[in-house]
Amino acid sequence: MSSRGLVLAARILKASRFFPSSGVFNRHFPVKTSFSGLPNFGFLPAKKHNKISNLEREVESLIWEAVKERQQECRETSSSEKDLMLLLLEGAVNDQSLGKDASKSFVVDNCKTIYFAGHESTAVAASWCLMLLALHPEWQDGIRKEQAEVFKDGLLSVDSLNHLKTVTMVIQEALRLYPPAAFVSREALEETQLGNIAVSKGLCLWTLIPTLHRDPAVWGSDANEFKPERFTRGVSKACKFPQAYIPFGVGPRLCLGKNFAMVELKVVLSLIVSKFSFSLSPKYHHSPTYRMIVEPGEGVQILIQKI
Ligand code: HEM
Repeated sequence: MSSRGLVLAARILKASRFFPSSGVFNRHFPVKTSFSGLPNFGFLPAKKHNKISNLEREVESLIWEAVKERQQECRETSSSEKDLMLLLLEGAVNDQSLGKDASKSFVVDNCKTIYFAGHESTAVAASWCLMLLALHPEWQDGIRKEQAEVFKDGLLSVDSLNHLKTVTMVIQEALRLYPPAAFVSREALEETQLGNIAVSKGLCLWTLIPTLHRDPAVWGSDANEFKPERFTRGVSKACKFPQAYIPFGVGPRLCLGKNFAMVELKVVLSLIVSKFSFSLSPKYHHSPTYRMIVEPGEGVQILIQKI
């Protein structure tokens, strides 16, 4: 990531602690909800409100600068390859219904969404995977054994990614036990009957992912144990109802970055495990904490040794 990218990520994360206003959050909490308390956070003292507005403006102008820079780069290199940002820009320009200001906010808001949704979720998932692997060295060995069979010349390649079953099972199990996203929410657009529950129009329903992922009725009596082997024959055979496994959500609003995040996690973990063995430090204090996502409250301390 460029230094501008890092500054941007840091500012966005800082702003998000105050004011979750990206596209993702607006979609889930478009009006007053029990999450936000009051619309537009109007209850905050003026000083805090100003700080939030300043951070928002700063984040927006940083994103806009990055967009312009990327546009310029593309003009100079006349590359025909389009990245996500260029597709967004094209979408904004081609959408006649958007005015000039609206198309700028369309691009900026979508960039914010991708940063918010994609950065910390994947980083936290990697931390949980490392914590669990540190506790279970036999799974580190399993990953290395598979790498010895799959890697050509001892190197990770795009082709080998699809054959890394063991690391995939470890990630799936870590995302089951510690799903970074704590819930998915849906608003009932009309009166709906769910089993014996009547849901009135406009009601916001939250499905708690960790609860679903640890239900013994769905996963069996070992639901709380780390057992990646339950995914040997895929998600559908790992539990009673595959719909009960939703670390990336479900349905038409399924996580946009699901495949990307899985590839990122596979690459990072494969590289670490291939070069280091590690165990959990006695300093580690297990404290899953909800801060928009469920993260290790006091970090993950591990002792590493070069192989
Ligand atoms: C391990 C990492 C990740 C986890 C656990 C995760 C989880 C989720 C969940 C639970 C949702 C809500 C889905 C629903 O309501 O059904 C979601 C939505 C979303 N995620 Fe992710 N995500 C991850 C990584 C990423 C990455 C890397 C990106 C982008 C590069 C991304 C972009 C998005 C976007 C844009 C949405 C909103 C989709 C929509 O509303 O249509 N996520 N994610």
